[in-house]
Amino acid sequence: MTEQDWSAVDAYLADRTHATDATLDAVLAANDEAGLPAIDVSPLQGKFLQLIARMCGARKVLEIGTLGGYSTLCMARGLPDDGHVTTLEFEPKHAEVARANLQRAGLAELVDVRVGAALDTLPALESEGAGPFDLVFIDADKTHNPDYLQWALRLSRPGTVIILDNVVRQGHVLDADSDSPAVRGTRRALDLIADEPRLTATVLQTVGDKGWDGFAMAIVD
Ligand SMILES: C[S@@+](CC[C@H](N)C(=O)[O-])C[C@H]1O[C@@H](n2cnc3c(N)ncnc32)[C@H](O)[C@@H]1O
Ligand SMILES: [Mg+2]
Repeated sequence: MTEQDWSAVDAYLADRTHATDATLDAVLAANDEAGLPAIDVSPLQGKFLQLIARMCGARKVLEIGTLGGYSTLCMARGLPDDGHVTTLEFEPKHAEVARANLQRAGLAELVDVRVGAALDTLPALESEGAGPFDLVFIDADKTHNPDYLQWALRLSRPGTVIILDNVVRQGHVLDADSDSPAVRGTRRALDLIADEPRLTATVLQTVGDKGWDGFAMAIVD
């Protein structure tokens, strides 16, 4: 099996599960036009996030790492009418594209896009009393994954679901001597998960459009 096969299977399954539509395609087109990197979740992964939001009955979602709002939109689709997503993005340009995408999708009312380094905006959220969140999706700079995981816990309640993206990194997560900041940050976050008694966790390895990667998923006990 090659990466081409993974992509072909992804396309077939995305079609069978209606994981893509004109609104989502328009987000990807707008991101591309604005020169954003194509590092969003895949359509099937986005649908997975939408389903997780529904399955855990989420009303309040926190996302760290917005890009053009593809995953944001997917999670917002899994919320009830009074649901809300707070999404944190460092790059003003990414945030601007995301806001326009969410507006076009008719979901802008449900989403607050906050610009700044997440390690600055997270304490502000806490002092506003924004938590606890029902679902937290961590998908920003992987170097700070351990910090983001600690913040997710601070802003959680028992039952909160935490998802950490891109933890397999084409298998590089196995490399204990890696000098990649992303691998090191991800491994430290996985160590925290291993040692944190409040978290019950698993990791789903994935192949598909986005290569070989995976999600760590945890529930707060
Ligand atoms: C992988 S992309 C997010 C993809 C998005 N979640 C999706 O699937 O559609 C990571 C994003 O995190 C942002 N980012 C990087 N460092 C950050 C930081 N310190 N605080 C907040 N966002 C950051 C990047 O600018 C980028 O837009
Ligand atoms: Mg990701």
